[in-house]
This record gives sequence, structure tokens and C-alpha cells, in this order.
Amino acid sequence: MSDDRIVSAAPLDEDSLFELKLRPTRLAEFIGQSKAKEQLAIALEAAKSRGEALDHVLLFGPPGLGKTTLATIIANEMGVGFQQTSGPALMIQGDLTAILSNIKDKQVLFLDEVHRLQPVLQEKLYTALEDYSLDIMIGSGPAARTFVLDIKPFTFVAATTRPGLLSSPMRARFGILLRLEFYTDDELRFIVERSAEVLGVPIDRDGAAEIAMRSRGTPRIANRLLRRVRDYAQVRAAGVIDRETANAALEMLEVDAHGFDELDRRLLRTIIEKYDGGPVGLNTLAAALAEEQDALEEVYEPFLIQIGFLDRTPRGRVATRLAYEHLGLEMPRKMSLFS
Ligand SMILES: Nc1ncnc2c1ncn2[C@@H]1O[C@H](COP(=O)(O)OP(=O)(O)OP(=O)(O)O)[C@@H](O)[C@H]1O
Repeated sequence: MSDDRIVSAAPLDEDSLFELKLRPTRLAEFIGQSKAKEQLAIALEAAKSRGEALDHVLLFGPPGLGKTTLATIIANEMGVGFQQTSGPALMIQGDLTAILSNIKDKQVLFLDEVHRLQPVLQEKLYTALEDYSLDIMIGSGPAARTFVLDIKPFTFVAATTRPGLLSSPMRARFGILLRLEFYTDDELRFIVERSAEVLGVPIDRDGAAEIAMRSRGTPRIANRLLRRVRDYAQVRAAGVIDRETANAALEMLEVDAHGFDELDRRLLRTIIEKYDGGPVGLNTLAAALAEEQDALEEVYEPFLIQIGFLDRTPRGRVATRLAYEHLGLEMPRKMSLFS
């Protein structure tokens, strides 16, 4: 899908430079996620006091909530090196061997989209994660020989939006499982205020609250909206972001009070108008919207489900009363089976 929506939780090209700038580097600066943070703080302290590498960590949750940020924070807090790759980037065994054989003592190896790592490579990883060793095969046919390569103890930090797709042996390798949740409006306001300070953008509390409210519980979106509103404020409002400026800018960008854009409205409207409110299967819905199934499921739906506009049932997606109300449509009374 050409995902260039301003309220997409997936990263856009325009984000990368700013995300680097705005990324908190220490656990104390990381806002929200109190459960995950506390669990991590204890594990970090214990590993440091033992002088050992931190146990392997699995970070899971919808995109844009801070998985990569937390992985870098783990390396910073442990005072170790950080290396990043992703499931789809590792194509052949040699790719994995090259990375693992260069691992430095106790470093963090961050693998994004671990659910997309090929099964053969997953199997190779199991032994590396368990025994810090790797079987390497040299040559082929009758002349092939295997030898065992020792790897330095390291911390494997894996991130996924789809934990259900991991094999159970893979899941069993992680000692620390951290689920990231959508942020509250207050937490997002804090993030917007902090980002505005880093970028040197004057903003008041109401202006920050307005952006937070429309950010779909996602810091990546909050930061992106802040940058767009900043541009508007510079051109139309002497550079200062208050509620009025934020409102006007977001209206111009067609991001509504829930942080919905045209695609969300189209998605809900399609379920309601074409499929009588559902249930409608994911593949049918994706085809009707000319969007990809994976993106619908991983990027758009989680927030709509979280705020109660969409239900995921075994028979398909269903629009809820809130969705009808939001679109100003009347909910049909379902006919009773016996009437
Ligand atoms: N708790 C937080 N406090 C402040 N800023 C945050 C926080 N979490 C995330 N951010 C900001 O949101 C941006 C996106 O975060 P990050 O790249 O870590 O998300 P992610 O979950 O790894 O997303 P993806 O899985 O799509 O790569 C970062 O640039 C960071 O500035």
C-alpha cells in the first residue's frame, strides 16, 4: 500500500530524521508504559549488579509505540553496544552468521519484525540464543564439515507487531516479555511538550493537548502532527501553537477529533454501507478498500478496536454503535430471529 497517511502509525520517510532527534535515550525520559518500564528497570538493575548481559527481551505491540526506542534505551542503560537489523533484511544463513560472529560482549542485537524472519534462520537463532554457539556448515555434499562457533554472551531484543506468529520455541527463548500499550492523552501531551522543547517550538498546554488527542495513542503520530502544526503556525500564527492554531491546522490536514482521516472513515463507512455493519471478512474488506490485508490488520485496526469503533469477531469485522454515531448514521435495529 502507498501508506503516506499523516495518521499512519507506520514510519514515513519524513519521520526518520526527526525520530532520531526526538528519541529519548534513557529510561527516565521514556514517558508512559509504566508496567513495561518497571519490569525493565528491575531486570536492568539485576543484570548490572551481576555483571551479566541482560536476558533476551521481546517487545510487542502496535507500530510507533516505542519498541525501537526501548531497544536503544536498553543498550544505553547497560552501557553496551547496539546493532540493529530486521527479519526481512536477513535473507540467507550467511547474513545471520556474519552478524552473530561479530557480536561484542554483552551487546544488544535488535531485530525488528522478528515474525518475518525465515523459519530456517529462526532455527539457527535458537541455539545462538540458548547456548551462545552457532553450527556452521562449510562446503557441501560429502565434503561438507560442520564446526561450532562460540559467540559472546549478548542480549537479543526482538520486536514484533504480531507476537502470535512467533513459533513457541522462539517465544520460549525470551526471559523478558514487554507488551507496549497505546498511550493516554496525558502521556501524549507530555511527549508533544517534550518534543516541542527539543525542536524549539513554542507551544502552550492546550495546543499540546489538542495534538495529543488526535494522535491515536501513538507517539510517532504525535510527533508527526506536531511538525505539521508547527509549519502551519509559522506561516499563519507567528509560530506559536495554541489550541486555536492546532485546531485550524489539523482541520486543514483533515485529521478529525479522534485522529481519524479519510481512510478510517472510508473503512467504517464501507463496513456499514456495503456490508450492513458487518461481519465482513478481512480479505473482502481489504479488496473493497483496495488496501493490503496486513496493513489493515497491523496498522489501522488496532486503534479502531482499542477505542471501540470496530469489533474483530470470528466471522469478521463489525462496526459498533460508536462508529455509526461518529459518522452520523443511524444504526439499523437487527431483526429478531422470531419476528
Ligand atoms: N515513551 C516515549 N516517550 C517519548 N517519545 C517516544 C516514546 N515512545 C516513542 N516515542 C517517539 O516515537 C517515535 C517512534 O518510536 P519507535 O521508532 O521507537 O517506535 P516503534 O514501536 O519501534 O515503531 P515500529 O515498530 O513501527 O518501528 C520515536 O521517534 C520517539 O521519538
